[in-house]
Amino acid sequence: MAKLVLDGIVKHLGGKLVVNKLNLEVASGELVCLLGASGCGKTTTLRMIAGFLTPDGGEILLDEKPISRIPPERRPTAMVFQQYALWPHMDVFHNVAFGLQLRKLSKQVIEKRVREALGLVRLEEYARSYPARLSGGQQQRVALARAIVLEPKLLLLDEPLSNLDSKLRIEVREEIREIQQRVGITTIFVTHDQDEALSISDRVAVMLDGHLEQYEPPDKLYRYPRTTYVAGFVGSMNLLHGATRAGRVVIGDIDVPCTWQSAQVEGEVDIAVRPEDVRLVQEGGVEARVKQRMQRGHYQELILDVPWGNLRTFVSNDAEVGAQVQYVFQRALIYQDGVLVQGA
Ligand SMILES: Nc1ncnc2c1ncn2[C@@H]1O[C@H](COP(=O)(O)OP(=O)(O)OP(=O)(O)O)[C@@H](O)[C@H]1O
Repeated sequence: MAKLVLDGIVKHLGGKLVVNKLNLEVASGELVCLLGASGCGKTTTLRMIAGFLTPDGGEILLDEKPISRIPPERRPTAMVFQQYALWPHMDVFHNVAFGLQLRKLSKQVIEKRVREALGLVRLEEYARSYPARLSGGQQQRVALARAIVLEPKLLLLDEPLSNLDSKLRIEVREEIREIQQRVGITTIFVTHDQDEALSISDRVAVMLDGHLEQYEPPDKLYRYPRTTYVAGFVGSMNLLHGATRAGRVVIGDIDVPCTWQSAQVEGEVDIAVRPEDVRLVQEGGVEARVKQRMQRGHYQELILDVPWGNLRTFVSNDAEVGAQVQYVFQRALIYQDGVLVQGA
């Protein structure tokens, strides 16, 4: 168990500022996802934690000790990559044992630890199989066992699921989370997939242009995105531009009834409404036509035709394309200058 602190990390690559005074604290045993769009600096940050890159400024502390100048092989970290990078000529057992053999541990100790690690990822019976015979999900579990067997203080995962198809991605991410919680290892997980981040993290670090835009547990991040950037990036969201007047939301010339507390700010604002908070009502709402309907399992996603474009809503009852409906906002987030000023 180890606590990680990034204290004002700065990194330039190719003359460009890639990580910009990044501060992040990860508690012992936590799983934190670094989430952000391509190019925001997630991988660069992870590589600095692993020691493959050195920060230009700031410090990385593990259990209060600075580690920025320690070479990667001497850091108590283990990394799992997007490409599993297993040795094709070694069976699963020897792939997992490799790092322990380098440490010159006894045969018995290696045997015991490899068996335990394979047990953890449920691959005991594949010990003698070669990587080429395994599925992508199994290969990634071998890569995970190979990292965990070293008993690192910090587990670093760089988009470990991006080579898997969507169903397998979900299965393996749940497995990673379960193993991580069982072992209690502090883990940093890089992803650009917000669904993945929300599903498995204790806290999500949303990065934008090399800095931390928001750092919260998934439920808080989803409920109170601090900026319009996060509102648009995390989860499905209707992002609208309008105004609040006398406690009401006005978009264009439409006055939308809101069933939440009245708006406390006045003037031009950005408004973010989750599709599940756009409620269809029998009367007293704003009229709109159903433009599109998508079946999403146990609920339906509707796109309503509104004067400013589209309004997305999730409903559980049937609504036909072309039907006239009425909607209200049940809950809305209000932003001024890109920052949340009111969230019901
Ligand atoms: N070796 C390099 N030389 C110059 N620029 C680099 C180098 N490596 C990365 N960059 C740039 O740094 C920025 C951040 O890259 P990084 O790989 O950390 O982003 P990322 O958030 O992990 O994105 P992705 O999800 O695409 O991997 C990008 O603009 C990238 O082009």
